[in-house]
Amino acid sequence: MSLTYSAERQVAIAAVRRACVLTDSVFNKLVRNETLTKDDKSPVTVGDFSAQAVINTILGRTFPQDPIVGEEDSADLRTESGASLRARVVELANEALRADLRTGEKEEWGLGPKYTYSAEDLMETIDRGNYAGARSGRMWTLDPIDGTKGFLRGEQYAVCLALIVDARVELGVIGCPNLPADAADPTGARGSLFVAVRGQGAYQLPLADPLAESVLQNRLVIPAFAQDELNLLESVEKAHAKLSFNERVARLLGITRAPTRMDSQAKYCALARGDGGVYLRMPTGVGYKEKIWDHAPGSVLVEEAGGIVTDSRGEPLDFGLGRTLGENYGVVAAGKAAHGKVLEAIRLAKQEEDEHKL
Ligand SMILES: Nc1ncnc2c1ncn2[C@@H]1O[C@H](COP(=O)(O)O)[C@@H](O)[C@H]1OP(=O)(O)O
Ligand SMILES: [Mg+2]
Ligand SMILES: [Mg+2]
Ligand SMILES: [Mg+2]
Repeated sequence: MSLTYSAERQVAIAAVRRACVLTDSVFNKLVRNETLTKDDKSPVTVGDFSAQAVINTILGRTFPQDPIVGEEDSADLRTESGASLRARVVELANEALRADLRTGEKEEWGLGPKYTYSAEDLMETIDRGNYAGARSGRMWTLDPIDGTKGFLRGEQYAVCLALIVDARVELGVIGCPNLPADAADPTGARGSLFVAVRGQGAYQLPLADPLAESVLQNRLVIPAFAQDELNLLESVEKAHAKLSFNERVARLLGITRAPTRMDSQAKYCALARGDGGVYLRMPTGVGYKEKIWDHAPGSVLVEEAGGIVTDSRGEPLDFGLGRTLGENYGVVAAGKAAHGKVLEAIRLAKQEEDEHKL
């Protein structure tokens, strides 16, 4: 029997859409209209917890046996000083879960005005995300807000959910509230949702009503770029990736176009729809281990769009080692034609770097 994961797909799309409505409203209510000090991370914290509560509630109702590897846990909400944060999370999560049903959603998923969730319900639900990960069995992995820095700047961020079965990513859904629907029209309508099921292709859907169409359109295929059309997709934040190394790799590849800097897994989405040719993420050397929720949805999306995703040495990403990617070193995602060339350029760039150090 081949598994189509159609129920999982539908639930994951609905859950990510609801979480995106929530994060978008958190941004509008708390970031845009309030005067925040530069380092105030409270809106993103509220958004992280509430979005994880919403998605985990829906997964808990629909797939109660499945463990979840989620980025957040409720510890900060349970402290005395977390009381006002907790109250905000309860309010926002209820608002998102109680909103009227949309096409393709079902009341038994815990959705609609019939339900009310208490603080205790929601904190327990957030903690369904405490699973440690495993090599075998089914599990979901969730990043309720990926690209928190981008979120606070009003730039790119993503709500990211994936289903992993026996360490292989089978389904990925990424909601990008701020990503222009059409890459060729950067000032046009924003809000895109990306979905891929292993063996069934990668698709872009409108975030506003992603389950409205019964037949999937807009299949994504990474084009075979000519050398002079390639450019790198990389982090905005210098602390997240070694951008000086990217520059070296770009030069060795003969890339002349400037890199596209974008926060979050929106980079994988851009790559999948042919907007930029190479996702390159090299470790900064401080021993940070990449998390599975930061790459699982993006990797299946790119693979289903015809691309290849490995670490910087060409090894497959290992989603079976727990909450992190363990020994994987960096991430390279690109179309089939470009991927091998990028690995070779990385090898040469490392050599160059080592020679400079001698
Ligand atoms: N020191 C770090 N090195 C690499 N990635 C990091 C580091 N600190 C946080 N991240 C995570 O990197 C991802 C964003 O990277 P990018 O630069 O590609 O947008 C996020 O998942 C972010 O977490 P978070 O989900 O909390 O924002
Ligand atoms: Mg993240
Ligand atoms: Mg996050
Ligand atoms: Mg975080």
